[in-house]
Amino acid sequence: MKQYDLIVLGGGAGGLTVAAGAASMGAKVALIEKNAQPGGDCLHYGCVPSKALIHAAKKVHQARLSAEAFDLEVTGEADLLQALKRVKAAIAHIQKHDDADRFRDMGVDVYIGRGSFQDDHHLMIEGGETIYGKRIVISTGSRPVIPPIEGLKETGYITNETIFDLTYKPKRLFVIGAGVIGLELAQAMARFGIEVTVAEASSQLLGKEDEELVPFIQSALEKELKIMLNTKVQKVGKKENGDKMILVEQDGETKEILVDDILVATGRKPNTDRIGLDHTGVKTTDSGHIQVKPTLQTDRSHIYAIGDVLQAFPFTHAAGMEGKVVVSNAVFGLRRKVDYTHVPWVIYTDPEVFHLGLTEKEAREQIGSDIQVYKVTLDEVDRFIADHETEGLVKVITDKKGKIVGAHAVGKEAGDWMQEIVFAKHHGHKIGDISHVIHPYPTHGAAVQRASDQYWRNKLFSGAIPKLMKRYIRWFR
Ligand SMILES: Cc1cc2nc3c(=O)[nH]c(=O)nc-3n(C[C@H](O)[C@H](O)[C@H](O)COP(=O)(O)OP(=O)(O)OC[C@H]3O[C@@H](n4cnc5c(N)ncnc54)[C@H](O)[C@@H]3O)c2cc1C
Ligand SMILES: NC(=O)c1ccc[n+]([C@@H]2O[C@H](COP(=O)([O-])OP(=O)(O)OC[C@H]3O[C@@H](n4cnc5c(N)ncnc54)[C@H](O)[C@@H]3O)[C@@H](O)[C@H]2O)c1
Repeated sequence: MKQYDLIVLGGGAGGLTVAAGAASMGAKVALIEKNAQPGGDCLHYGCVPSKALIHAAKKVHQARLSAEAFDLEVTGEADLLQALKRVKAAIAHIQKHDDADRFRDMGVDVYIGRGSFQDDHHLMIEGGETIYGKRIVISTGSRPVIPPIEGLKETGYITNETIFDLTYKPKRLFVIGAGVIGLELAQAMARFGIEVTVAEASSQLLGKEDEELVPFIQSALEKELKIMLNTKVQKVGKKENGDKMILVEQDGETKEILVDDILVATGRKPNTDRIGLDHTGVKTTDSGHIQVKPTLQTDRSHIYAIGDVLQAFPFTHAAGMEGKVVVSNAVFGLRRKVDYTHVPWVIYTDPEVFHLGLTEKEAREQIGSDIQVYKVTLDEVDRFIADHETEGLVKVITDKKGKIVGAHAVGKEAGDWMQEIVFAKHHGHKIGDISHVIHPYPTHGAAVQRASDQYWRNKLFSGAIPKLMKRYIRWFR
C-alpha cells in the first residue's frame, strides 16, 4: 500500500493550492479527484464560466447602449451559443494550469476517482486502490441545493452545473433564488435577450450586504430583469405545448408563470455526505459543514478541512488562503490560525458589489455608536461623470481613531478599484493614509481617495483645530 505524508481529497481551488504547496516543500503528496480533470467548481461550473459569460453579456449590452447613445443601429439577436463557446474556450485555457499531468510533473501522485475514508488514515479510491496518509486534507467543495418543490424534478431544471452546457437559447428563464449565483447569471442571460424573472423567498435582496448599497444594485438590475421578492414557489409543472409552468405565491397572491427553463440557485450544500466521514470521527454541523479549529484541524487533529466544506467564506480566494495555512500546519507542524478579518468578496453583477469587513449595521452592533462612516456617491467623482456611469456608492466604516473596519461599494467595476482599501485594511493603515497616496487623475479609484479626504476634512474643520489654525495664521503674518 502506498504511503503519503499528505493526501488531498478533492482537486479544486483549495485542494490544488495544498497539493502544489506541499509538494514544492518536499512532502510526498497524493491528490484524489473524482472528475476526469482537477479544477473543481470554480474552473468548471463556477467563477471561470460565469465570469466569461458575464463578460460576453456585458459586451452585448454595451453595444446596444453605445448604439442608442451615438445614433448607430444594432440589429439581430445576440447568440448565446456563441458566447457559451467562448466560455468553454476560457475553461480549456485555464485548465492547463490545473491539469493532472502538470501536478504529476510537480511530483504529486494524482488519482482520478471518487475517494472515501476507510478509517481515519486510509482512503479508498473508486475502483479498489487504498492509500495511507499521515495527514489528510478534505477539500471536496459543495454542490447546489435543490429545494423540495412539488414537480421540480419531473419538470426539469438547470443549475450552475448545466447552464454552461445549454444547446439552445431559452426565450424565457425563471430563476429560483436571488443570491449571488442567481443574480449574476440572471443578468447575464437577460443581456442575451432572454426574458428573465427571478423569485426570492426573503423580503430583501442580498441580505449580507450593507443595507444602503442594496437599492442601487436592485434598481440597476430591475432595468433588465424582473425580481419578485417575498415569493414562494409552490409548484412546478409542464404544459402540453412544452412550456414550464411555475405557480408562485407573492404577498398572499398566487399566479402562474410560463417559461422555457428554470435555473435553480438556492444555495449550496457541502460535499461531505459521501466521503465516509462516519469512519473517521470528524464532526459536521447539521448542515453538513465540517467543524474545524482556527488551525483548520478537525476533531481528528491529523485531518484538516478547507474551502466550501466549511461554513466560513465560500469563495475561491478564501479556499486558497486556507490552503496556504494548511500547508504550514500539515507539512511543517506549525499552528498558524486562519484569519478571515480581511477577506473581501465581489458580486460580479453590473454594477459590481464589493464587500470587506463589517457593514454599518454590524459595526454599530459590535463596536457601538462611536464609529465613523464616510460616503461618496459616484456622481461626485469626475471619472464616473465622464463615463456617464454615475450610479453607485462607496462607504467606508472606521472606529473613532480612523481604523478601517468595513468598506463597501456598488459601482462599475468596483471589485477592481476597491482593492486598494483591502491592502490598507490588511496592513492596519487608517483611512486618512489613503488620502496621502497620489491617485492619477481621473481614475475610478479617486472615489476611495475622496472618502478618505473626508476624514481629514472632519478632523481639520471640527473641534479646536480650526481656531488654533486661525491664531497660527494671524501670528505667522
Ligand atoms: C456559479 C458560481 C460562481 C462562482 N463565482 C465565484 C467567484 O467569482 N469568485 C469566487 O471567489 N468564488 C466563486 N464561486 C465559489 C467558488 O467556486 C468556490 O468557493 C470554490 O470553488 C471552493 O473551492 P473548493 O476547493 O472548496 O471546492 P471545489 O473547487 O468545488 O473543488 C472540490 C473538488 O472536489 C472534488 N470532489 C468532491 N468529492 C470528491 C470525492 N469524494 N473524491 C474525489 N474528489 C471529490 C470535486 O470534483 C471538485 O473538483 C462561485 C461558485 C459558483 C457555483
Ligand atoms: N462573485 C462571487 O464571488 C460568487 C459568485 C457566485 C457564487 N459564489 C459563492 O457561492 C455561494 C452560493 O451562492 P448561491 O447564490 O447559490 O447562494 P446564496 O445563499 O447567495 O443565495 C441563495 C438565495 O436563494 C434564496 N432561496 C433559497 N431557497 C429558495 C426558494 N425555495 N425560493 C426562492 N428563493 C430561495 C435564499 O433566500 C438566497 O437569497 C455564495 O455564497 C458565494 O460564496 C460567489
